[in-house]
Amino acid sequence: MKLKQDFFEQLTGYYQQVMPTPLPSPHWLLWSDDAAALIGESQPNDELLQVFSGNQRLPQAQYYAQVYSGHQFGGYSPQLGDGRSIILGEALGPQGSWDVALKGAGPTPYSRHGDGRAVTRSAVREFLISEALAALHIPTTRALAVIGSELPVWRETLEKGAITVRLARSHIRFGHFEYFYYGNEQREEKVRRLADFVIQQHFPQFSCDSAGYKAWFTEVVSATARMIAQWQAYGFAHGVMNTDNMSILGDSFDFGPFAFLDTYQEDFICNHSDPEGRYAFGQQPGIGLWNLQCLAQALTPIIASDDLLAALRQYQPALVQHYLQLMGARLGFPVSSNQSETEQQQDLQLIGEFTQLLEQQKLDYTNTLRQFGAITPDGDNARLRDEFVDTHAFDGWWQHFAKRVGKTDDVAAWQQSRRMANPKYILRNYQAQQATEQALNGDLSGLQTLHQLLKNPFDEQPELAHYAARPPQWGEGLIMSCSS
Ligand SMILES: Nc1ncnc2c1ncn2[C@@H]1O[C@H](COP(=O)(O)OP(=O)(O)OP(=O)(O)O)[C@@H](O)[C@H]1O
Ligand SMILES: [Mg+2]
Repeated sequence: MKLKQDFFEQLTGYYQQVMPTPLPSPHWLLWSDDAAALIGESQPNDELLQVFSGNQRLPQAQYYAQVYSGHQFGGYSPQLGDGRSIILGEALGPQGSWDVALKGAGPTPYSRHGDGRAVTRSAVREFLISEALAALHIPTTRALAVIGSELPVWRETLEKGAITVRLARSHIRFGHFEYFYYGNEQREEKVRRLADFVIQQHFPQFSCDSAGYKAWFTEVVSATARMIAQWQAYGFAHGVMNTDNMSILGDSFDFGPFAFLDTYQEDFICNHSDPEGRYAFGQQPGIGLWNLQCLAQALTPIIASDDLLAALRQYQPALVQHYLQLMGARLGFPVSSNQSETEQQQDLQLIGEFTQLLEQQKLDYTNTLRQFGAITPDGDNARLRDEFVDTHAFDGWWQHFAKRVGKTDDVAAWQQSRRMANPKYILRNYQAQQATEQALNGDLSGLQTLHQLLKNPFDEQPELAHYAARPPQWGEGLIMSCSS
């Protein structure tokens, strides 16, 4: 693994050096060939196991934990930082570099009262969802591997410690900017240095001056809008959209109590610690904007307020346009990028009526949409219609839908496009839970199958079809606590 250390070398004062606390008796639980290829690695080997479990130091690498703060559940937390994630540097891959971080590698100067560890259950979930989102083409950090151990870690019960090896194009969060903005000391210079670093590393098309800063922030707004449009289109609830979990590049980041919707439900809450539903599924678009407003505030030392506001105003149109394109692809009608506002409203209504039907009739979001690959838009719709209990309501919607799609000349191609846009498989919480329990009892086959399944979510994989079934009652809408 070839590393560079740009963050470490250029941003002294934005991190503290720290070494991992070795994980005893480490072993591989999961490994991603696809993620490995991103940094020019191929196979897991013993040397990497020793390095990633903190038992051996990577020569010439300076290890560090970054400092940041953030708004958590609406309130400002002035001092956060990597409390359980240690970064080794930026690994050079064939198409760019990736931060390599060990999540769960022991205490750091930012651990506060935490133990710096992650439990197997949560490390595995982070791995699987990273692979699943990537396969759905949703921008995300990646997971290279999960390393298991016998280390006892106390949460609500006694669990076993593990490390997720995370690859991120950047670990810089909205909260990094907030930390230096609210920190008062040399506020402008500190925020500017960080912005310059982000621009030079990730947005080389922009200059480090006021025009460049404005263009850069506008791009952060649209990248965030696009990411959230993807979450909404695929039914992904993140669960902890604090500003310290928002990546400056618009990659999905920090996977705790997340869940994909089983039954379609706007007010679905996946986080046990969020009884009021601040981060409920249907709130995500609004929270994305709220978080960008926090970031904008932190950028006031270097970007004029009018420019920040102008960029923020692009959030909603960008999100709506991207959402419509994704949903158009899922349902089967083309959405051009220069639709009039009326056309957009009509499409939003058509989609909204459909999701409302799903919600009223308690239908599985993923499975119902998958049926679009088996119907004829101007003919036989039985496979889809049969999912609905109130077929009368469905028939009313279908008329509008069929009109919107119009005549389809090549039905087979239309169906194939639907199957490429509507996954058969998503990560269902109860399946991750079952496979993890099995792995903790020494049998990794369940995890490996789930991994295989999620890497190819659009393929039929008939031998694994039972994974696409609606969850059993105990597993429906299973929600997680924050203790990870
Ligand atoms: N077990 C722990 N020990 C020490 N610090 C922790 C622990 N769990 C969470 N934290 C810290 O609490 C804050 C909020 O945690 P959060 O769950 O958002 O992040 P995380 O999952 O630990 O990490 P990341 O955001 O890097 O994916 C962060 O500063 C995080 O480092
Ligand atoms: Mg976090």
